[in-house]
Amino acid sequence: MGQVYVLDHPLIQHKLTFIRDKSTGTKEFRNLVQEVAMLMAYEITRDLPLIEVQTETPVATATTKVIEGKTLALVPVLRAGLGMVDGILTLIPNAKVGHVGLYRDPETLQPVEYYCKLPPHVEERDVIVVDPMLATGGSAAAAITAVKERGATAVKLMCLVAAPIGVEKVQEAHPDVDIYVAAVDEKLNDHGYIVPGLGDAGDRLFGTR
Ligand SMILES: O=P(O)(O)OC[C@H]1O[C@H](OP(=O)(O)OP(=O)(O)O)[C@H](O)[C@@H]1O
Ligand SMILES: O=c1cc[nH]c(=O)[nH]1
Ligand SMILES: [Mg+2]
Repeated sequence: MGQVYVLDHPLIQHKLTFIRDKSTGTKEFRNLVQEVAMLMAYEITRDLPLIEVQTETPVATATTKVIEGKTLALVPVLRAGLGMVDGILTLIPNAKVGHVGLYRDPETLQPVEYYCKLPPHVEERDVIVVDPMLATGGSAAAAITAVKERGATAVKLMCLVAAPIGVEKVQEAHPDVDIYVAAVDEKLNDHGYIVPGLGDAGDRLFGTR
């Protein structure tokens, strides 16, 4: 069973408060989502394997460490996942970026896939699927299925806010995938929105409705 990690660093929790606040406007919302994504990426990449290399400093030869070979692939779920990409790339500028396009049908709440483009050799990469919201879990589960169908074997899921039912859905569908979130909220409402949540992440990021 995949683990669920709630990233409770004070900076993440502090910024999440202002992301949730309905009076936060588009520009500030965008900035905060990118900042939290960067902080979450810092936590998530804690276990990246290191190898030793020899480095010539101005003074001597030092045995130092660099991240081992494999590069990361970030896979934002369109649209809202795009709001987290630049923040993560601030820390990991060499990561490749794939895209999975999904929207949740407002009536059935079922995910509808409309796009998928991944970097080459996805089977050799650590893949991080990113989406601010894990509500019913249908979109995240479908996005993970999409990357696995194209060869990915090492997948993590990173979301800002999750509902318990969404966490369960992903754990059932993809028991090999660890889930990283800033908060697990109480429940979903009748329209499938996370309560208390932060509203519609895509609409708040892009100023649509
Ligand atoms: O867990 P689920 O119940 O599937 O819901 C979560 C999905 O809903 C939102 O996307 P949305 O469908 O609003 O598309 P958008 O990003 O284009 O706004 C969100 O960004 C997730 O992808
Ligand atoms: O609360 C929710 C649920 C799904 N999608 C969102 O953007 N917000
Ligand atoms: Mg949306």
